[in-house]
Amino acid sequence: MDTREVLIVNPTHADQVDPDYLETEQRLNKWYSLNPSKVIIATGFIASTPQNIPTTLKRDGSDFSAAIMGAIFRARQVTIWTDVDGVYSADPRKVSDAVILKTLSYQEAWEMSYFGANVLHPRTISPVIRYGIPIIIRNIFNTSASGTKICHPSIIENEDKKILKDYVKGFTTIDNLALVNVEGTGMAGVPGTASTIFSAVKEVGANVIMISQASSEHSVCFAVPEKEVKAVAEVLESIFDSALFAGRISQVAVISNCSILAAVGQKMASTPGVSATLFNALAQANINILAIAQGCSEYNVTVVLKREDSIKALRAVHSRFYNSQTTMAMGIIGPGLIGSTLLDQLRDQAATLKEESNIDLRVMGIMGSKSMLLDDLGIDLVKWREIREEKGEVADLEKFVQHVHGNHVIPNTVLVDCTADSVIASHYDDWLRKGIHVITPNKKANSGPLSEYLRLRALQRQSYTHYFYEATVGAGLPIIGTLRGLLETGDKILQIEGIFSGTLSYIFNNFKDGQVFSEVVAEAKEAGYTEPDPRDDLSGTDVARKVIILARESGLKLELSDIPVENLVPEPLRVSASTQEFMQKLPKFDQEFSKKQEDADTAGEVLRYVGVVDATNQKGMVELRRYKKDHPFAQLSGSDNIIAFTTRRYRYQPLIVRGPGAGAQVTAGGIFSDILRLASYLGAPS
Ligand SMILES: NC(=O)C1=CN([C@@H]2O[C@H](COP(=O)(O)OP(=O)(O)OC[C@H]3O[C@@H](n4cnc5c(N)ncnc54)[C@H](OP(=O)(O)O)[C@@H]3O)[C@@H](O)[C@H]2O)C=CC1
Ligand SMILES: N[C@@H](CC=O)C(=O)O
Ligand code: NA
Repeated sequence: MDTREVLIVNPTHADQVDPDYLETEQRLNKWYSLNPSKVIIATGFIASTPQNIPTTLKRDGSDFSAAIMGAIFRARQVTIWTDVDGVYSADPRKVSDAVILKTLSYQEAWEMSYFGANVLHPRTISPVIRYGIPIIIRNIFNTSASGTKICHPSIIENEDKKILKDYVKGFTTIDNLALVNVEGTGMAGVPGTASTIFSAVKEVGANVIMISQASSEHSVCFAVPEKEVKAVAEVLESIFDSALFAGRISQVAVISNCSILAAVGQKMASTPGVSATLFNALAQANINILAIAQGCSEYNVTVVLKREDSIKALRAVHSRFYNSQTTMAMGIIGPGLIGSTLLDQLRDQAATLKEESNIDLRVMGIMGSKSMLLDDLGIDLVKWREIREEKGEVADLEKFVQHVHGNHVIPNTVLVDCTADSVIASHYDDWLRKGIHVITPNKKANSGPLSEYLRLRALQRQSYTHYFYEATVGAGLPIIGTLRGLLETGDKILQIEGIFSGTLSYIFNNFKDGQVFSEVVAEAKEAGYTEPDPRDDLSGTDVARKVIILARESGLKLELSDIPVENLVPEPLRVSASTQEFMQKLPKFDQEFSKKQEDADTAGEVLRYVGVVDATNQKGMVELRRYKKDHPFAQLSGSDNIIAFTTRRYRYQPLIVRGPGAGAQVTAGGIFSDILRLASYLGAPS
């Protein structure tokens, strides 16, 4: 069939024509009576005007021809053979796990194509809609792919009830836009302001992509292509010249470098919770929304964001709706005793977490003080030690953070600081600002200068970025969590008293019956209870840091220097000597320690190194005390910590948490459980 003989169209616009269905159907009947046949091959793209002048169907005209033919023949189905497997849930070049959509309603297809998805032009769909004819998009190069069926929602419902429950079908973005905001008190209740604005925009030939006006009527904002914004701003400034001068309009502001993200789905806007999930996914990826539009059509929710957030936002929302998996890009800093134990625990638990909890943890980088290992997909945790030996590069914190966070495929990043380094801790602020979650057993940040601690906590409270540090006190024991629970439910802390050092607990639990002090210290170090430098434990500094952390958590404004500390490190060994030298020289002081221990024993007492937060008097202290042998603090063994919370509710019998408070496995376990808490905040099932 030469469609010029049959298909009649009226030009309506420079690049648009309208089919004249009545005339076309009459001509088709005539053509068919002359050419009865079972298979008709018709020319695409071309048609005639009512005056029989050959013309084209303009852009996407071949698809349009097919749809018109389908409509006039009342076809059972129209198939468009193209070079893609179908319509994707998001641009597969930007979202690697985008899926082919089995079905789309006509309206969903419209919305997707408007917002830049490679779907049919909306015009193509209109001829088949009136007869409810489905259009299928298939790949001529891959006939095994079943393609995407675009049809009436009732067909989708009949074929697959579940699909209709997929409230959000796809996500698309349009880049290179600018937002224009016209704002002023003189706009409210003045009819015609919006009309003036958009008439002016039309005058300069700009295309308005979305509009949003709050019901207070004090501002109207809209998005236009970046290349058109200069003209738009100029015309608005000129039209509102006197209103601007009089102050009725306060500004015509332009926000450049924006993108639009649209979520499309037949029922999304009318289904409770769908928009909330969308906004939540954006918030958790630390993406700021500049403007929102949701039509009453219920098919689409549109948000305007900064251009640089566009891909990250697309991936964040897509993974929330499609993967239902919480994926986190992780960077582990400090693969020492605790860090490497954590990596082993992650390795052993990864499959179970994926299968049972839909949590996918990917370690994208491991960094020590000298070398680091980076990987784009996730480091093999079975062989990371060997790979680091082989492929490790020189440690560079900036590059490390950029690698782990810059990996845009995964919307959530967490850095786990397993060092004891205050320089690393000084970066938390910057990381949290960038939207990177921070988890650490390192006490340096929270026990450093008060102002910095307060800034970190404030930063965390204002954002959706999380900072967890349960392992800084009592290792894996739930100390911070217990304290938070008491405070948040309105209890009042009176005192927190306890044995906070696994090392000192171990030492004084075992320093008896003729044991030698320096040997017990060496055992504690060997068991992995001590700080990298055991003098941090023996000096009481480690305990003082924990006291400060709990004091600040309870609202006390104390500095580390406010805590009087009884230092157990012999005076001559306090400065300069290396850890090794310290351990070698410690035996010289064994006698001194034995004397203290024997004196206590003779009095029926034991030595215990305790820390106290005295909330009533707003102070803290750390000292070596003697307790009767029947006191609960005398009953400990191994590296046990015991922490007693005396509060308004627990005034007569304190709430007590007790158990091993140091060691690689329990500490790494505490960090791991913070990681899983983060995953659950980010949407993993709890
Ligand atoms: N041991 C325990 O029971 C508990 C420990 N903690 C805390 O856990 C943390 C780790 O302790 P632990 O594993 O015993 O210490 P380790 O000394 O075994 O490990 C420290 C790690 O940090 C790395 N490191 C140091 N400085 C830097 C830096 N600037 N950049 C990158 N990496 C660095 C070291 O790298 P390299 O190997 O290259 O030198 C090493 O891998 C400490 O903050 C400690 O207070 C908390 C609760 C309990
Ligand atoms: N060195 C610390 C480890 C835990 O914070 C201790 O001994 O308690
Ligand atoms: Na803890």
